[in-house]
Amino acid sequence: MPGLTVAPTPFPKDLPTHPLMVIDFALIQAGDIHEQNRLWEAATSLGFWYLKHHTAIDEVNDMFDMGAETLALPLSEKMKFEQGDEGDSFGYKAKGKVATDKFGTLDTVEFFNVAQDDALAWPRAVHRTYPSTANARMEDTIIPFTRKSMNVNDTLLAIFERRLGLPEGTFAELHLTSVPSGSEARCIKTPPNQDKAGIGAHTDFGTLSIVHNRLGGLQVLPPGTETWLYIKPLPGHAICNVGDTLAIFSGGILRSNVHRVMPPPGEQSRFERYSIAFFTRPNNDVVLRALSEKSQMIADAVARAPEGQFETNSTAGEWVQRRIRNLRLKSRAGWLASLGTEHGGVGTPSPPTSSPIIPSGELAPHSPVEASA
Ligand SMILES: O=C(O)CCC(=O)C(=O)O
Ligand SMILES: [Fe+2]
Repeated sequence: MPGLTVAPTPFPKDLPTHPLMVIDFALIQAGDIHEQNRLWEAATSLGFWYLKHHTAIDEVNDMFDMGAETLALPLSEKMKFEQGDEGDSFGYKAKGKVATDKFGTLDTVEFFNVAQDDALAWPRAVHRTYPSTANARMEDTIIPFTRKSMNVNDTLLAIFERRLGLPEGTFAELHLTSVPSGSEARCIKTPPNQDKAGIGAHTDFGTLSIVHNRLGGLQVLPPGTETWLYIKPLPGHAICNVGDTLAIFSGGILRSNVHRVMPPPGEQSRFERYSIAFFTRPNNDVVLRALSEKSQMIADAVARAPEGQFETNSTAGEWVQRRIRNLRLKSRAGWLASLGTEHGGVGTPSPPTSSPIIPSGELAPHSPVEASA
C-alpha cells in the first residue's frame, strides 16, 4: 500500500474540495512567464498549490516505502531515535506526544524525519543517526528525494525572489547547504479508523513545504471563511505551500495558510494513511525578519502592517526549536503556556473571521490552532 501511486479506494466524489491552482513545474523551469504569474497568484492568495511535472515521482514512491519500512519497526527500536522534548525535529516522533487542540487531545500520528544536512553529508552525521531501514535507503532513496525536493524549492524561491524585487541570491544566502538548518524530509503515518484530527490546525514553520499524498485528509481553511476544505490528492501532483519564515521574509506578501490533517474521508478512512513531505527551512543562524532593506515592495508591505509584526527577534534555529518544544506535552506547562506571544498574525493578512489572528502557527487564544510542522 505505501508504495502505491494511486489510492486503494477513490476519494469520495460528492465531497467539497479546494480547487487549488495547478502549477506546471516543467513550464516554470522553462521560464514561462504566464506560469510564473500563476505561481505568484497562488502563493500570494491561498499560499497552497498543486505542482505537476515535479520530477521526483520515482523518489516519492521510494520514500513511501522507506517511511513504511521505518515506521513498521518495533516501537522499542523507533524510540531509540525519538526526537525528545527539547525541540529537536529530526528522528522519530511517537504517537500521542503532542496535543492537537486546546483540550489536550493527543495526536495519533507518527513522524519520521531525516535532516537535509544529514542526507547531504551521509555517511557523516551532522545532527543525528537514523534507524537501519533509513540507512539502507539513504543513497538510493533519501538523498535523491532530498536533492530533487531542494531543486524544486530553490527554483520556486528564485521566482518569488524576483517578484519580490529582492537581489538575486538573497534566498540562496538564507538557505546555504554549508550552514546547519532545520530542513528535513518527513514520512507521516496515521492509523486507520480514526475519528479525530491526526495533525491539528497549524501553519508550517519554515520557508516552503512540499507534500505528497495518496489518501485524503489534508484540509485547508481558505482565508476569510470558516469552512475547512479537503485538498484532494491527485496522482503525480505534489501539494506545495508557503510556510511562516517565507511569510516573514516577504512582509506577509506570501501567505502561510492554516491547514490540518483529518482522517481520510469515506471508504479511505479504513486504510493507514502515509504522506511524504519535504520542508525547506532557513539556516539556523538567520534572524527572522522582513527583508525590507532589500526590497521596496517588502518595505511597503511592512509599512502597512502593524508595528513590529515581522520582527521576531529570533533566529530560525530558535524559532523551530521553540515551536516544536511548545508542542511536546512533556515540556508544556499546559495549553496556554504554549501560546506564542511574540508576534501576531504573520502570514495571516486576512484571518478567517471565526478565528483570532493566528500567531504564525502557534496557538491563538480560544482558537483550536496548533502548530506542527
Ligand atoms: O500529511 C499531510 O497531508 C500534511 C502534513 C502536514 O501538514 C505537515 O506535516 O506539516
Ligand atoms: Fe503542515
